[in-house]
Amino acid sequence: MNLGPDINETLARARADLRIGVPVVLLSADGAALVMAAETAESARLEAMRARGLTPVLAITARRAETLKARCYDGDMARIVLPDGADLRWVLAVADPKDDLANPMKGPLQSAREGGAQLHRLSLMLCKAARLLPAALVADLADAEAFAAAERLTVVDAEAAAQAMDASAALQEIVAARVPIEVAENTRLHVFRPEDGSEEHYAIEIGRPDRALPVLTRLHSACFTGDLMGSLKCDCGPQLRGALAQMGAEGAGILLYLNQEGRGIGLANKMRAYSLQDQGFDTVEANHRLGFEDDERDFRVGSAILKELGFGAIRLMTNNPAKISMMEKTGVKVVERVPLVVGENAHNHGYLKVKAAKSGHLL
Ligand SMILES: Nc1nc2c(ncn2[C@@H]2O[C@H](COP(=O)(O)OP(=O)(O)OP(=O)(O)O)[C@@H](O)[C@H]2O)c(=O)[nH]1
Ligand SMILES: [Zn+2]
Repeated sequence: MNLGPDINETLARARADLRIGVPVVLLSADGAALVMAAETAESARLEAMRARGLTPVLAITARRAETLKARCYDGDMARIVLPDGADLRWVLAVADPKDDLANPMKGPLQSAREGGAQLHRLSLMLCKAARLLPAALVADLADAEAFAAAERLTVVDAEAAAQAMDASAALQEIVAARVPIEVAENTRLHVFRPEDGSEEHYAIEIGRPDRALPVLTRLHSACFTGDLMGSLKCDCGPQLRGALAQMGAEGAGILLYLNQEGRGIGLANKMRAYSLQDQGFDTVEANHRLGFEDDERDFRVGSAILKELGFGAIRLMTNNPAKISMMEKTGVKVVERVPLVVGENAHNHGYLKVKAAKSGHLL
């Protein structure tokens, strides 16, 4: 076996590099690119790119381009040409919607149309996977391998990366131990670790559910604000506690605590979305203005954990039909939907209404 990293390990390095502002090199059969996440880029590095004769464009998603009224020649994304002398402030104003209303961009923005966008698209996927704003400075690179070696940069094989990111990462149970909780003394916490170096997920097993029967299940996505702070902006805290209480009362259940904060965009981006909601946008519009889809979660991880624990059929506590179809698609039978309508208040009333109207939630 090689001692060096495989593609999943290389991707984990690339995500870490982008998060700390270090560029990475993407290498494909058709060419190569140097990539820096807009959010963490430093002025000195942008200058260093230019000093090496590189001309970056700013890759953004079609969602962000729509808000900026920039043309999309690449389908789900656009490559924005940097005007002469554009500095990092310009880059951030395109990438981050926080000042859109106060300082509307002086446009029009120019989008590139020549050449391919494969590496730009992969750059955006990497930014999302790193839980950063989906915007990247991307420059064509000649002699990429020599360049990367000289600058000590991580090199990612683009074709292998696209395949690996599309697949669902295998995960392993690392440990399980008894944790008596208020609703059920006979409770165990299982920790699952994906092999691609992404965040761990947890399974709270209440009682000792029979693996041969459908188990009462909740797929709960992490919500720091709702679960821990008792935020009134959403219904996550009451749903978490309500699900555990029902499992305790029935004597058996599985609550998966999936680390997909903010519907998969991460806590920093969720707070950016909250700040846009303070400016009057709803939960879906805020995601779009940031450049994200309504929901960036991957529920395949949920069915992988259930199967690993030995469950093939569930009674799913949810109001979200997408969760049911994702379970069915990935081989976990949903024999019953158990509604979980709790925690409505004056602050989250609008949020819940938008989820019903735009995301098909059943209330
Ligand atoms: N991006 C974004 N995420 C949010 C917002 N409010 C809550 N969330 C996140 O939304 C997710 C809610 O997860 P769930 O309760 O599991 O899912 P759901 O899709 O509402 O479906 P249910 O099973 O019916 O509750 C959590 O990850 C929260 O952090 C918001 O305004 N913007
Ligand atoms: Zn929440």
